This record gives sequence, structure tokens and C-alpha cells, in this order.
Amino acid sequence: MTEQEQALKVLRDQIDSIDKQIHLLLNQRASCAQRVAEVKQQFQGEEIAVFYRPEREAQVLKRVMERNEGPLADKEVARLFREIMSVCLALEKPMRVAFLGPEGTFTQQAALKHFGHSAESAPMNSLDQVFREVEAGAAHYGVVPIENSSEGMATHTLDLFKRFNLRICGELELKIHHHLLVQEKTDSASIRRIYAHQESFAQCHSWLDAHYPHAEHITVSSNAEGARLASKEVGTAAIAGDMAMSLYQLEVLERNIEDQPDNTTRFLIIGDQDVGASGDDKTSILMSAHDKPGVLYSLLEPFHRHGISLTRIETRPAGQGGWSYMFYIDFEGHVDDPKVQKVLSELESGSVELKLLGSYPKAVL
Ligand SMILES: O=C(O)C(=O)C[C@]1(C(=O)O)C=C[C@@H](O)C=C1
Repeated sequence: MTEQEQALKVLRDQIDSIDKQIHLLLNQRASCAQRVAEVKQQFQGEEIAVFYRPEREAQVLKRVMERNEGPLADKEVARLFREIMSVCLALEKPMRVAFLGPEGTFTQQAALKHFGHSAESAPMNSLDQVFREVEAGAAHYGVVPIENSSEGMATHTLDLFKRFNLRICGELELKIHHHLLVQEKTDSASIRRIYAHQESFAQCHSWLDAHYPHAEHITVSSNAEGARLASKEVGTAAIAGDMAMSLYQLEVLERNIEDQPDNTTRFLIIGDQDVGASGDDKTSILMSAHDKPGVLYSLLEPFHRHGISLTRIETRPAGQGGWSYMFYIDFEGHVDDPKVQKVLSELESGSVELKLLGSYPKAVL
């Protein structure tokens, strides 16, 4: 054995022995999760037992990051633990998560980031269908985009919260990196046509104007669909992310072409369960009110008086004719907090209609 082989053997023996311990511990953890499932079924009933606990998952992931001493980065260890909890949850109950398809969209990437790779992600044709699938119980949860840092609120999603009686169970943020994707051996001079979703064109328009001022822009229903088309047609490119790239075996001609380098989309997890407090939560509500002087002040004043921070407010036409408005509001805290309960009951006793969309842990990853 050479000196190098000798040194490697010592270290690899150590790795083998550590792997053995990790393996043993993983299965011990999985057995614990199975017992947790039995307890849930015993006390809540087999049919209605709630296996997925976002508040607990948020606490586990936060603790992992807090105690991390490296050399692995906080986000990397959290990602590993995310997958460990995903396999444990699948042992308790396999989860089906609906998302706006087709396969390879950023929403699917968000679903996998949030639930890990042991959840089944089910592509739907429209946002409405995501809500319908969850309401009908055909999917346990759904993942829907709610806002983008450069494009603002996804107003269609907001309107669906009015129509459906579902709860928000969680949130996550995903950095959106758009790439210019092409078939193998395509050079930039040969690109005559670019496929993308309208939002992606909007998010990359300065870059496109500077680099491909003459290419035809063709708007498609999703970036994954654009990638599929570009994989079949020479002289074309698509703007899409990593998942669509590997799904349709495209190559990156230019990476990260978004105009805003911190381009981020926030997604919500929808379901039909009330989530317990994690200690660091947000609450979302919808309120509708008639247009009269001081209405916005009267809606917001109780939050100020009780010291509750708003993280988002969005106004939409209520859609009942006349000048009525619907306000979508996110604020810090959980409905179990007495302060939050006071604000909500004050608002309800005023002249507004209020719909609680849910309290849920703030995004961890
Ligand atoms: O603590 C629970 O309730 C569990 O089911 C265990 C566990 C985990 O693996 O840690 C798995 C799934 C839940 O979503 C939360 C946590």
C-alpha cells in the first residue's frame, strides 16, 4: 500500500464506522416516527389523524440550524434534515401534494423544497384545480405562488382564497433563477425564437433586450412547457429553471438571466388543517369593506394599538359591484396569541367581513 492509500484507508474506515452509526440512528428515528403515527391514530382516530405537523417541522429545522457548528453550512444540514423528516412522514402516511403543472415548474421545485422528495407531487392544469383537488381531499396539500419580489402579488391566488374554504398551513421562499436553455450544440447566433411564461419574460426583459433584441418572444402557459417545446425545435430557446432543464435534457446557454439577482417567489401551502403555534408564526386574513372615508385606517388601527406588525397588505376589488374592496393582510403572530385574538374580535365587531386564512410557521428554509 502506498502512503496515500494508507492515509485514505484510515479515513475511509472512520467514514464506514460513522455511516454505520448514522444508519442505525436513522432507523431508530424512523421507528419513533412510526410510533408517533400510532399515537396520533389512537387519540385522533384513524381517518382524521393529522400526520403532517408544519409547526413541529419548523422547530426541528430551526434547532438544527441553531446548533450547527459546521463545517456543513446551516442551510445544507437543514436540507438533509428536511429529507429525513420527509421519509419519516412518508412512513407515517404518504403525502400527495398538488401543484400547478406541468412537471418541472418552479412550483414543483417549491413543493419538493418544502415537503422533501418522499412526498408525491401531483401536477394540476390550473391554480383552481390545485385548490379543488385539496378541497376534495384528493391531495393532502397544495402549493401555490403568492408573490414575487419583482412582479408583486399573484392576484389570481388571492381571489381563490375567497372562493375556497381552505387554510394556509405554511409558506416558503424560493430563489427564482432563470436560465436560457437550448438543445445540445446550439449557439446563440442561431436563436430566432424564445419560449417562456409571461412572468419570466417580464423578469428577464432587460437582459433579453440587451442580448436577443431580435428574437421572437412566444408566451406559453408555463416555463416547463416552453422547455418542452424548445427541446423539439431547432433555432429556439426557453427561459426556465433547473428542473425543467434536466427534465427535457436541455443545456444552459446563459445562467441566471433574471434582471433582479435576488428574484424570489413566495409560495403558500394550502390544506384543511389548523396549524399549532411554532413560536415564530404568521397569520393571514381576508377582509372586505365598503369604500368610505377612513376605512383603511379603521382596519389597520387595531393592529397598531396592539403592537402587531403587518408584513403584507394587498387591496383587491371585492367583485360584488359597487366600490367594495377586499384586503389581504399578513401579520406576525398566531391566532392562539391573546393579542391576535383581541385584534380579530375587534375587527369582526366592526363593519367588516373577515375570513381567517390561517396561522402558520414563518418560512425556515
Ligand atoms: O412530530 C411529529 O408529529 C411527527 O410526525 C414526526 C415528524 C419528524 O419526522 O420529525 C414527521 C412528520 C411531521 O410533519 C413532523 C415531524
